[in-house]
Amino acid sequence: MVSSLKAQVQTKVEFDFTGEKKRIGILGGTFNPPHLGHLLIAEQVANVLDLDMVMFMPNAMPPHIDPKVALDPRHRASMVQAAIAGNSRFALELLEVQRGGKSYTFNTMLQLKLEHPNYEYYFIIGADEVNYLTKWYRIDDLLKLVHFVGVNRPGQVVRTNYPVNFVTVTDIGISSTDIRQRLQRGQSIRYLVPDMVAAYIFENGLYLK
Ligand SMILES: Nc1ncnc2c1ncn2[C@@H]1O[C@H](COP(=O)(O)OP(=O)(O)OP(=O)(O)O)[C@@H](O)[C@H]1O
Ligand SMILES: O=C(O)c1ccc[n+]([C@@H]2O[C@H](COP(=O)([O-])O)[C@@H](O)[C@H]2O)c1
Repeated sequence: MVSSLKAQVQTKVEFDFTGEKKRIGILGGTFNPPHLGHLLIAEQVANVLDLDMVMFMPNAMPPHIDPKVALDPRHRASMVQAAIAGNSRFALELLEVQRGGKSYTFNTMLQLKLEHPNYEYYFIIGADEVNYLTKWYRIDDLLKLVHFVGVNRPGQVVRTNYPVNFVTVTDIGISSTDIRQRLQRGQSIRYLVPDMVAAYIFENGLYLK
C-alpha cells in the first residue's frame, strides 16, 4: 500500500533507515485553543495503549471547518507548545502547519508513514469525530495507514462501522467552542486550559471579537 502511494507524495520526505519500532499516538486538531480535554485524552490513551509518544498536530486549514473561525495556525501551534510543556511523552508535530493549505489527514499520514515505515500510528479522535469519519478524505486508504483510537466525549453517542479501537477516558466536557464563547463574554477560562495557554491568549488579545 505504502509503496504504491509513494508517487503521490508532493512534499520532501526524509526516510528513517534506523528500523526502530515505535508506537506513536497522533492527536490531530484545530486546537482553537488547546484545552485540558486534549491533554487528558492524550495522557490516558498513551497509558492504556503503552504509546512511546503522542504527537500533537495542529492543522493548517481544518478540512471541514469554516477557516474564518480558526486562528492563524502559528498562534494555535504556539498555544499547543505551551500546553504540552513539561510532559516528556508529548511533542509538537508541525508537518501540517508547514505544508499549509487544507490539512487532509490521509496526505499527512502517508508522508509520516513513508518517513517512518516501522512506526505504528494511533490516530486519536473524540466521539464527535468518530461519527464524522464517513466524510473524511480517502478514509478507506487512511485506514490502511493508521489505527484509529476513539474516545468518549460527553453528549456524543458513537455510531460507526469503521474499525475504531475505543479507549474509555475520564469524561471531560470541555470544548474549544465553549472557551472562545467564554472569552467573548469576558468570563474566566481558568481551569479549562493550562495557565500558560491562558497567558498566551491574554498577552496576544486572542478571541476577543
Ligand atoms: N473534551 C473532549 N473529550 C474527548 N475528545 C475531545 C475533547 N475535546 C476535543 N476532543 C477531540 O480532540 C480532537 C481535536 O479537537 P479540536 O481541536 O477540534 O477541539 P474541540 O474542543 O472539539 O474544538 P471545537 O469546539 O472548536 O470544535 C478531536 O478529535 C476531538 O474530538
Ligand atoms: O482528512 C479529513 O478529511 C479530515 C476531516 C476532518 C478532520 N480531520 C482531522 O481530524 C483532526 C480533528 O479535527 P477537528 O476538526 O475536530 O479539529 C484534525 O487533525 C483534522 O485535520 C481530517
